[in-house]
Amino acid sequence: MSTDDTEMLIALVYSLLQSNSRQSEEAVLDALVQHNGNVEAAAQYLNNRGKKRKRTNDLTSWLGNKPNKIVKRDDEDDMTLTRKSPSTSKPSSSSKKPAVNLMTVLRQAPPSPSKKPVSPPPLLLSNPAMVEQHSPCTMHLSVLPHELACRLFYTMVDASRGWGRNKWWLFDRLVESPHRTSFFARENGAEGSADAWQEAARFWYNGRMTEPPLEFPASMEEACVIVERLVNEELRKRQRFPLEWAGQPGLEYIWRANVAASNCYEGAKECVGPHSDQMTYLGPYCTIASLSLGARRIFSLREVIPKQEKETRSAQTFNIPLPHNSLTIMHASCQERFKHSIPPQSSMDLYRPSHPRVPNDTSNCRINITFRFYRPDFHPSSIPRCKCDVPTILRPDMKNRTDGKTDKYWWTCYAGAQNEGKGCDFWNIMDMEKEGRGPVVGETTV
Ligand SMILES: O=C(O)CCC(=O)C(=O)O
Ligand SMILES: [Fe+2]
Repeated sequence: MSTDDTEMLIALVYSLLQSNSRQSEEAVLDALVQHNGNVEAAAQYLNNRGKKRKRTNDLTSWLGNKPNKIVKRDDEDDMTLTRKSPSTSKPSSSSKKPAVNLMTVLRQAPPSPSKKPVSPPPLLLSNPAMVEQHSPCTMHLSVLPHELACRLFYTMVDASRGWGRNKWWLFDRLVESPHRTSFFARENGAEGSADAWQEAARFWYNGRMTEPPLEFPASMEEACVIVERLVNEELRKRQRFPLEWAGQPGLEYIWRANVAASNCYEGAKECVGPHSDQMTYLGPYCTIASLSLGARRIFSLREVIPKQEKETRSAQTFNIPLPHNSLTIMHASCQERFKHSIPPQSSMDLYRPSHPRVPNDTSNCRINITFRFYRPDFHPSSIPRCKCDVPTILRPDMKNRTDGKTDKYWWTCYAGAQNEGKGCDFWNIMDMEKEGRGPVVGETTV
């Protein structure tokens, strides 16, 4: 999740902006979209915009002076940055710097007054019908019995006191996610060994060494049974994509929530930046069921416009308020087409549980639990390793997608997230047939 293209690209653009160039995150995002995710071009565009300021730094020389050179191969997507082979040099002095909150990297300047809108204004999707109409998500209100929803909320709020903030390297900077997170594996939910789950959990924490994943608490298991039923009902109604998991003969359910990740956002400022979830164990066209408990926050969705369509349409942001005890299902194609985020807010309403632990209890916490189906054919043992001998991650080629049938996915190096930003240039296309994956819904043509 967190070490994603968008956050990384935005932070890189900021790092290339001249000190007197004041740009909002939205302006940086727009510049990236306009320049096909090309960091240098976006930064150059923003630096030159208005032409009022004199350039003091040459971008190429800036890049040339960095310890980790960013190189772009001719055959790769513009969104993609790779780094030179792993360096054998000693850790840089930057490794001694404390981790920086990611949002302080992203929010370095107030909005630019001269910014011209390039996208339609955000649209509020205020009810399930609108969510279904405008996005690849469905929204389900009051999904759990009220008592269970409150019990699970309290269980997770208490547990979250012990959770950490993900930390990872953005090139030469150690950044920290502005919310706390934890990863759970369902008892008997997994085909495979404890080692496999350990590796899957490690991936959730951006490649950091970790304890074995936690088991589902009893209230999470109760909720999971309800969520699983609802997701499978929805799946049966929907048109499916060729690379989706076809299910196994004799099994009632296609989609099984065998893992879950939980996030706690305490207060209005805690957030998660725009990203699409990595598909390493989920496979293409995955379905993710996201339960919201406690304080209401906005869930933001923004489409990534494919290159061939960017002349004819621009992306719109959709904002979905997520009330307590609601389930948002990110259906197949959501991770391929959209980035999602929980943006920071200037203020928020407190949540008052219907079954309070103490009278008149209130909370400023939002708990999110994403129930996920780690596919048997994307088992940790089947994940290719890069030249650094670290399991790769699977990313969709969002900007070159076309029809949902022949779209490409790439296995890419992930070592840099924990190795002071140093990774390798491993960049392999995923081939379902050659890699022996499936069964899938339709023909696998890559
Ligand atoms: O909190 C949410 O609703 C979103 C969380 C999320 O995007 C993630 O964990 O990948
Ligand atoms: Fe996510």
